[in-house]
This record gives sequence, structure tokens and C-alpha cells, in this order.
Amino acid sequence: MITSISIDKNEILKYYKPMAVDTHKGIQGHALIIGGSYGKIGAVCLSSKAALKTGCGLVTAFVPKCGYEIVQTFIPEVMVLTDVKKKYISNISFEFQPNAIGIGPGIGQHEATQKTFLKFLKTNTIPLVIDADGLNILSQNKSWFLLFPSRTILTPHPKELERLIGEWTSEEEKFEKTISFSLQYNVIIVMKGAPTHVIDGETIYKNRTGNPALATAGSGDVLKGIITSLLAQGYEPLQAAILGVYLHGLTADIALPKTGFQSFIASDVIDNLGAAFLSLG
Ligand SMILES: NC(=O)C1=CN([C@@H]2O[C@H](COP(=O)(O)OP(=O)(O)OC[C@H]3O[C@@H](n4cnc5c(N)ncnc54)[C@H](O)[C@@H]3O)[C@@H](O)[C@H]2O)[C@@H](O)CC1
Ligand SMILES: Nc1ncnc2c1ncn2[C@@H]1O[C@H](COP(=O)(O)OP(=O)(O)O)[C@@H](O)[C@H]1O
Ligand SMILES: [Mg+2]
Repeated sequence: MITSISIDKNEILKYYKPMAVDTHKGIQGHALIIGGSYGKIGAVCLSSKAALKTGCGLVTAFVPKCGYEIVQTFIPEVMVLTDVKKKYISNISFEFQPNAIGIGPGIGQHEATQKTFLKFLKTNTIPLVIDADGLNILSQNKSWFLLFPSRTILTPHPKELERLIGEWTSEEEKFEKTISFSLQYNVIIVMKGAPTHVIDGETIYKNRTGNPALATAGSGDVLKGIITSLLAQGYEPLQAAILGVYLHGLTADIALPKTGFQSFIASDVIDNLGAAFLSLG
């Protein structure tokens, strides 16, 4: 039976955890963001900065070599690991245990990137968020769906969703297909749009924050960083997805009187995260 739930402040406050007074960076969670390719390192910068500004203690970015100085300069608080290749990722490798991994922003679809992504999926057991080209690679290799760790979070925009589940002819069919996908692979699907819905099997959560100011490059990359950060901090995957889309939308609602719809950019989501958290009390 399908259940519909609103993502509003009441819902969020059921599980939002303010930071403990005696916490420290070592227990606030370590998020790993894997992504970027030549010309699209910005996606990783935005995602990594959003992860830090959502409260996790440590963030590491894994990028192709060309991204090293870009990420270090854009956000020195983030640690950076690099691939052996200059312009794209070909061999995902890291020697620490992150609490959550976000993969996909700006990663491209190079053959070598696809190969290492498959190898990664075969061995990874760490809570995972997959976005952007990570989803596009999966759409081209549908047998890999079976490799999702249970409760993986997928964050497709409508075009990425269509590539994953195939075309639909009505809103009803879109929801039916997304629900079946979520049930079949035991994944949480953040159906980005206006509004965004979070699908967990037959439960549909409809987000109540956000506005058209979010229709801007990198806005999804930032959302991915926010959700990965929450996952790294120990939120259950469903809670991380719900709280993430709520906070993301709220930043745009808070900023709107200052920026208007047009001049709001993805960095403004990051800049308004503090105000969004403060509004939770
Ligand atoms: N500064 C950066 O480095 C940026 C990197 N990006 C990366 O660029 C790569 C490509 O991502 P894109 O999403 O641009 O490309 P895609 O080809 O996946 O998606 C673009 C297509 O989807 C359609 N679409 C998007 N949102 C839609 C909506 N709400 N309703 C209906 N159709 C919609 C567009 O019209 C277009 O046809 C990703 O890896 C992404 O992470 C982008 O996020 C932009 C910023
Ligand atoms: N008109 C809108 N109203 C509310 N949210 C929107 C609107 N347009 C886009 N968004 C949000 O902005 C984000 C866009 O994500 P995405 O398309 O992946 O961007 P990018 O890949 O450039 O980072 C999603 O979270 C989506 O829900
Ligand atoms: Mg995107």
C-alpha cells in the first residue's frame, strides 16, 4: 500500500540530532567524495564544501590529478587524494575507512572510469550515495544494479531517472516504476525535481521546501554533498535523504529575499546552510 508523507519541519524534528557538546571531528563522520573530470572539478568542490558545511568532521575528495590544486585552493579544509590519471578517474583507491561515500559529481563516463566504478561497486560495503554521471554509467550497465549495497541512495534528476528506469507516459507511471525499482534493489531514490520526492519502497516523501532558484548548475552536486555528510554522521540512509532535501530547499527559501530567483547560485545553497540549521532550533 502506498503511503505519502510530507517532508516539513515537524517530520524533520523527529530525528534531527543537534551536535553534542563533547563531540570532536574524529567522531563527526568522515565523508569521501569521488568525482570530477577535466572541466568538471567544480562539481567536486561544491559537493565537498557542502559536506563540510553540513557538519561532518572530515571530508576527503578523490579527483583526477588535474583537480588537486583546484580543490585545495577552493576549499583548504578538504583533504585531497588523486587518481593516477590527469583528466579522469581510472583507479579508485584509498587507504582509510570513510563513514560514507558520495560518488558521481562531474566524474564523466570514460571507459576507464566505468571499469574502476565496477570494481569499486564489487568490493564496497560503505554507505553510498550515487549521483550524476555515476547514475549515467549505471544506466549503461544495468546488470550492475545488483551490486548496490542495501539502502544505497540514488539522486537522479528526471533525465537521469529516465535513463535508469526507462520512459514513462504519466506521473503515475513514473512513480510506479520508481517504487518498483526501489523495492527490487532495496535502494532509496531521491527523485529530484519541483518538488523533490524521496521514494523508499511504497512510501513517498514529498519535500515542502525549495523554489525555482535551485534551477542552477551545481545545485544537485551540493545536495549530494549534504546527503553524504549526513550519512557519514550516522543518520540512517532514509533520514539522511529526507533531511538533506529539506535543508537544501530551505537554503533557497531563506536566500530568496536577498538573491531573487535569478542570481541564486549553487554556492548560495552552501552559504545559507548555517541559517537553515539554525531554523531547526
Ligand atoms: N561546475 C561543474 O563542474 C558542474 C558539473 N556538472 C556535472 O556535469 C555532468 C552532467 O550533468 P547534467 O545534469 O548537466 O547532464 P545530463 O545530460 O545528465 O542532464 C541534462 C539533461 O537533463 C535534462 N534535465 C535536467 N534537469 C531536468 C529536469 N528537472 N526536468 C527535466 N529535464 C531535466 C536537461 O534538459 C538535459 O537534457 C554531471 O556529472 C554533473 O555532476 C553539473 O552538475 C553542472 C556543474
Ligand atoms: N524549479 C525548481 N524548484 C525546486 N527545486 C528545483 C527546481 N529546479 C531544480 N531544483 C532542484 O535543484 C537540484 C538540481 O539538481 P541537478 O539537476 O542534479 O543539478 P546539477 O547536476 O547541475 O548539480 C535538484 O535538487 C532539484 O530538485
Ligand atoms: Mg546533477
